[in-house]
Amino acid sequence: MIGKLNHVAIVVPDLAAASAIYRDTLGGDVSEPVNLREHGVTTVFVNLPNTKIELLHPFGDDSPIAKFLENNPSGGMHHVCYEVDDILAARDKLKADGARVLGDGDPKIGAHGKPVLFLHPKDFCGTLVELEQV
Ligand SMILES: CC[C@H](C(=O)O)C(=O)SCCNC(=O)CCNC(=O)[C@H](O)C(C)(C)COP(=O)(O)OP(=O)(O)OC[C@H]1O[C@@H](n2cnc3c(N)ncnc32)[C@H](O)[C@@H]1OP(=O)(O)O
Ligand SMILES: [Co+2]
Repeated sequence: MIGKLNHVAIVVPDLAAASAIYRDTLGGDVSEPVNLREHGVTTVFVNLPNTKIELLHPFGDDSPIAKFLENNPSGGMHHVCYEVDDILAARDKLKADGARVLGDGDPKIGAHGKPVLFLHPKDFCGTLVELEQV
């Protein structure tokens, strides 16, 4: 089911400062910030040869990552995103296996314009998992 690692997401308290670290200190290829209102986040992507780093900051009043940032004021690793060929088939299998699919269970369009779903961290070794259909 899961394929390539699409990205590793890090929640940061200051997106501009984190972008400068990845661009100037680490020499990374860093995108401009994009506000994703429907997801309650602002994203910056660091494009690596084999995957991406997604830098995240809360956007709007009801961000799903606000509590995470409160609990981790310096920031921290938030989720991993795996690629799947068929996100509905993946969802149905995971639900049949008893895994919790977050939200209403229907894929939403993510930062790359592709359908994504999130799986509860308590079902996946304490790690929030995102699936992206590519
Ligand atoms: C889609 C656009 C973009 C993209 O890549 O395309 C993105 O990735 S946007 C990313 C932001 N969106 C989401 O994260 C959506 C899914 N997330 C959620 O629904 C919530 O964040 C949730 C349910 C994972 C956590 O909710 P909340 O922060 O309110 O905390 P809870 O008290 O409900 O947490 C329950 C339990 O889980 C632990 N927890 C919370 N967040 C994480 C995490 N990132 N990794 C691991 N564990 C996490 C939390 O500590 C609680 O554990 P407990 O032992 O009960 O204290
Ligand atoms: Co993500």
